[in-house]
Amino acid sequence: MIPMISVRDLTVRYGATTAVDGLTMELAPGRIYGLLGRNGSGKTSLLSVLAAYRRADGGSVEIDGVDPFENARIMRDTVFVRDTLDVPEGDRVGKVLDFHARLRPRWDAGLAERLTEAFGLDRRKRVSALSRGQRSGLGVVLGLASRASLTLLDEVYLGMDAAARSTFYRELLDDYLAHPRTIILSTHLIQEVADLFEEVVIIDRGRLVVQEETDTFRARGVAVTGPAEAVETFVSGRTVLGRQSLGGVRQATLYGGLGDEEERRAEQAGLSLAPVGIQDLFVHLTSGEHTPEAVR
Ligand SMILES: Nc1ncnc2c1ncn2[C@@H]1O[C@H](COP(=O)(O)OP(=O)(O)OP(=O)(O)O)[C@@H](O)[C@H]1O
Repeated sequence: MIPMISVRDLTVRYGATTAVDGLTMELAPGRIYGLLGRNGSGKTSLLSVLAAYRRADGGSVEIDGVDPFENARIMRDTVFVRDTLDVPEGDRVGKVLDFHARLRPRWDAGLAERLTEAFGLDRRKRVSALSRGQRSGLGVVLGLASRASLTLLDEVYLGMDAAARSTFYRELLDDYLAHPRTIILSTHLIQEVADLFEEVVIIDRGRLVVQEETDTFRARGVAVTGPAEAVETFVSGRTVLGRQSLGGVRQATLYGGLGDEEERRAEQAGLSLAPVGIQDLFVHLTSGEHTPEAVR
């Protein structure tokens, strides 16, 4: 069964550092989530608790209604791939794959073999001898071929070239469509991967900033350009994420979307409207000018 995930007031601390700070969210089963956040925003810490790699310091995480920590059933059906790879460095690729084949009840040997070949992995090579991109490739093989109901992929593309990344995205989507499960993909390559996400989850300084359908989120960003004064009159009272000026021309990035009537009003005021890409929206929302609550 694909699990429902409930995170309530989750806190993760490392000594004096609070990595996840009272985060609450619900993730419906069977979707691809894009987990976005700046460096150090708490993505890996959050995923580590979901994967039962560590315990919450406060609040709770429930997967299928139960705490995943030390729960063998949940852990067997959860795969967490991160850049450290977490496999014995001295083992050969073939041994790592065979071990996971025995460990994972839904392991797809055919998919594993195809991906191993696509990423140029030699089964006889030791993990320690793999290049950075090949290590990532091995992580992707383990992540996808495990076919776990909860698949957590934390920046798994490090060092992969463009062709390998494109293979990864294609295989992930194909396999997800054929075998639905919950996939959480953390990435900094937002532009490149955004089309894969059904929902976007943005965290900043350990707190939830946005959780929304990707299309709804995409529609929230509008760039308003025109004479500075007209732009300011139009945006007054709205959430402005950023402003740029060149001579007398100003561009303001609005958050919240515009209705038909407002679009007409902008046109009448001589202003031009343009969509804002997900990556730009993300940068604005996490650039430090806004507290997480300011845009919710
Ligand atoms: N083992 C640790 N010991 C001490 N502090 C840690 C440890 N792991 C993470 N942190 C701190 O917790 C915060 C969140 O880190 P985390 O790795 O969860 O962020 P992230 O969003 O995954 O970052 P990145 O995008 O750079 O991978 C950071 O301030 C980091 O320095």
